[in-house]
Amino acid sequence: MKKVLIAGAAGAMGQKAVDLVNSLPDYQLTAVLAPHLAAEQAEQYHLAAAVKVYHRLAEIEDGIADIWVDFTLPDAVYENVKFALQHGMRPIVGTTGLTDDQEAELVRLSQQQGLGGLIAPNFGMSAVLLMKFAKEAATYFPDVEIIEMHHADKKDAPSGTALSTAKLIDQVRTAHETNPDEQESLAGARGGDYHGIKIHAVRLPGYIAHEQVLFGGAGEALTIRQDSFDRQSFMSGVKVALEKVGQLDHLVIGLENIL
Ligand SMILES: NC(=O)C1=CN([C@@H]2O[C@H](COP(=O)(O)OP(=O)(O)OC[C@H]3O[C@@H](n4cnc5c(N)ncnc54)[C@H](OP(=O)(O)O)[C@@H]3O)[C@@H](O)[C@H]2O)C=CC1
Ligand SMILES: O=C(O)C1=N[C@H](C(=O)O)C[C@H](O)C1
Repeated sequence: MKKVLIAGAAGAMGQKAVDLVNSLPDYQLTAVLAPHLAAEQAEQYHLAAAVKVYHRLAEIEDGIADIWVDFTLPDAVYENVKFALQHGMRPIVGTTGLTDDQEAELVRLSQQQGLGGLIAPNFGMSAVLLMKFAKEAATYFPDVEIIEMHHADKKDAPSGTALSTAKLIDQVRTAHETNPDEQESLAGARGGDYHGIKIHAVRLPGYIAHEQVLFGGAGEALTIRQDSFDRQSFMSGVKVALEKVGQLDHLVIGLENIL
């Protein structure tokens, strides 16, 4: 039986992860890290009486879990994952917002500790495939822009998935020309810029998580789109990660690399 701690257990994704772990016979939810979850709310958040509820990293006891699942916030995730690795837990990280330097540091630490884990900006199969297809298309269509659309509560922009898509495209696309006469009469109108790839972030109620990658060529265009209509769609990827982390000896980046 593998013991699991979920950080961010009271959040939208954390609750899905709690339900997933509760449904798996070979995994036991032993603890959660949830800063504002009161003991009397445990049942409401689907936590069995034996589940330890921690409010701060410093309270977490050694040996409480083998696996650390993280769906928290961009400003919490680095310290959380570092703590997990330093205390012998294998991290499965869905939280976005880690910088390249932080990611590299965590990979180094995981190698030192000999602990496997996964950082995945997106656990949904449609998004993993979108990124793969976008990278392939970018070798033929260097002119590309990304539009990501999310629920209004999303704290970070652009999304981790959009940034990962841009990084993958940037690895393969050839030099391309931008319009030197372009001007913005409204600041930000052309979106964020990752190495010349424009990223536009939409936040609206009713949306969950969606991305379009738009390629333009002479007299033609290609649009690749994925939609996550329900957060449950991310859980098949989390389940794969739970099953695979024990076989890894360092932190892997991207769900596609363990499928
Ligand atoms: N990789 C993937 O497939 C996906 C990734 N995500 C990412 O997951 C993250 C969470 O998303 P979502 O669930 O929608 O966000 P929510 O805001 O619903 O949940 C975040 C939770 O984290 C808790 N939290 C805040 N600080 C800490 C901390 N220091 N330690 C532990 N818990 C903390 C919050 O608790 P409180 O409110 O009490 O402060 C809250 O319950 C985001 O980064 C999002 O981008 C989302 C969907 C899919
Ligand atoms: O905050 C979200 O909801 C999501 N976050 C991840 C991201 O930033 O890419 C994954 C998915 O888009 C949902």
